[in-house]
Amino acid sequence: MENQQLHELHEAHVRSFRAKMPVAPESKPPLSELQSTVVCRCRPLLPDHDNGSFQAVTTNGPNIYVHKEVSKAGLVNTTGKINSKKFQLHASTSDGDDQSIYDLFVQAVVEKSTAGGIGCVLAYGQTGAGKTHTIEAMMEIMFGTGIEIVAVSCFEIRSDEVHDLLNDGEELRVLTGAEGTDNIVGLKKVETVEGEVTEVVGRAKSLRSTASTNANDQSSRSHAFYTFFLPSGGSLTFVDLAGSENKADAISHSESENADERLKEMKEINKSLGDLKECIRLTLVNSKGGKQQHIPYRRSVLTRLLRTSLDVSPTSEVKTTFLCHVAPTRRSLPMTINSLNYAEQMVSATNAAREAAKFKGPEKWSPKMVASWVEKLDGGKYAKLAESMHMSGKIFQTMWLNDFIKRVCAAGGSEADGNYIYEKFHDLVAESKKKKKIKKVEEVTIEIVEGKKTGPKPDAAVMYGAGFSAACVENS
Ligand SMILES: Nc1ncnc2c1ncn2[C@@H]1O[C@H](COP(=O)(O)OP(=O)(O)OP(=O)(O)O)[C@@H](O)[C@H]1O
Repeated sequence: MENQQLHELHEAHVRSFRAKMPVAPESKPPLSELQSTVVCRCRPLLPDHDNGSFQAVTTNGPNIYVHKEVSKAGLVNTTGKINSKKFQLHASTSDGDDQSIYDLFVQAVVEKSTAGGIGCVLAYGQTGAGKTHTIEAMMEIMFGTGIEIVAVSCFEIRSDEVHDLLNDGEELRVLTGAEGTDNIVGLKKVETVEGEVTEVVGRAKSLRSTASTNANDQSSRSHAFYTFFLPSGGSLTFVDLAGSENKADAISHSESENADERLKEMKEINKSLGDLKECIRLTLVNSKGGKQQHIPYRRSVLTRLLRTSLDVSPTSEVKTTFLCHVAPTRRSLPMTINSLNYAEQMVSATNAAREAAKFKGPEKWSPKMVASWVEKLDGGKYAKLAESMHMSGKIFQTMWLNDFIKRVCAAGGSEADGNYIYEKFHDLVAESKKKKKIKKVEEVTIEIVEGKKTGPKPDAAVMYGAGFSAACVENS
C-alpha cells in the first residue's frame, strides 16, 4: 500500500475517533481554584515541516489522546487502524489560538502579579513543539493590554552558566542567601517607561543562543527567563526552556561541521531537564505523604532557580502555569508521551497537595509544616524566621499576639513581621473553617437530594450559599 493511502487511512481513523468523542469535560477542580495549572498545548501540523505525518494527538478538555498506528511484530498494518492512549492534565488545547491560551491560562497569573504576588509561566516540551512561539506570543499579548511594567531583567542558562541577556551576555554567579534562596549576583534590572518594554525584550531575545537543528530551524540552545517587575511590588517571569531532544533532532544536515557542538549542547540541555524531571518526580512522591524524600534542587542551576515555581502546594506564594508543549506528528510520539508523563506527575502532585491541605486545616499542621509555610510566605521574605517557629498549628492558633511577637523579635524579626505573620496565619485558619463549613453543607444537600435526610444538621446561616434551598425545591 502506498504511504499516501496509509496516511489517509490513519487520518480517517483519527477523524472517526474525534467524531465519537464526548463534549469536552470540565476541568476538575476548576482552573480558577488552582494555584498551579498544568496545560498541554499541541501545536498545529506545519505544512513545510511535518509533511507526510498524520495528526497523532487529540485534545479534549483536560484529556489528551495520543494515537499510534497498530503494528504487528514491527510490520506495517495496512488497515491504517490506530491505537490511542489517554493522558489527563488540568486542561489542553490544540486550536493554535494564542489569545485564548492567554485568556484561559496566563491572565490569572498576570493578575496575581499585578496584585503584588509572584507569577510564573513556564513552557517546556520537546524541541520544535512551539515553546518559544507561545512564550513570545504571551509576552506580546500582555504588553498589548497596557500593563504597567517598571523594570525588566532577562537571562539565559547555557551549559549550567547564567548569562545576562540585558548586559551583553555577561556571565553571572548564582549564590545562596542566608535564608536559603538562590540569587543571581549582579543581574541587570532595566527600568522601563511606557512602550519601552517591547524593545528591551527584543534586545534580550536577539542575544539568546539559537541554532539550526533537524527539528527546528531556529532552535533555542538555552533556558531563557524574562522577568517583569510591576508597580505593586509583584513580579512575573516567563520561562522558555530549551527543548528535550534526541540525537537525530539535535544536529543539522546543513551544519554538519557544528555537529559536535550541537551534541555537547544536547547532553547539557538533557542533563538539566533530567534534573528538573527528577525534582518533579520527587515532588509527587512527597505530596503523597509518608517519608519525605530530599528533592535535589541543587543539582543544576536550572532547578535552583526554578525551585520556588515548582512549589505546587496550595500555600505556595507563587501562581504558576506549566505549559507542556507537544508536536502532533507521529515521529514525535515517544517524546510526546515522555512530556505528558511528567506533566501528569505535576498534576498528581498538585492534586495530592490540594487534598492534603483540604483535610488538614492550618490548625492541624505539624511544626514542620508551620515552618515551611513561614519560609514560603511572601516569596521567602520571612524565611529567616522559619527556623525559630518550632510550634504546631494548634499552638500557633491559641498563642497570644504579644507572645508571638516576642518570639519573632528574639529570632531577629521586627514587631511588624510578627503582626503580619500572625494575621496571615489566622486568615488561613478562618478560610479553612469557611471551606469546611461549605463542604459540610454540600454533603447535607446531596444526602437530602438522595432522600436520606440523615446528614448532620447544617448551619442555617450558610445554607443559601451552598444551594440548599434549590435542592429542597427540586426534591419536593
Ligand atoms: N501555535 C503555533 N502556530 C503556528 N506555528 C507554530 C505554533 N507553535 C509553533 N509553531 C512553529 O513551529 C516551529 C517551532 O516552534 P518553536 O521554535 O517555538 O519551538 P520550540 O519548542 O521553542 O523549539 P526549541 O526547543 O527547538 O527551541 C516554528 O516555526 C514556529 O513558528
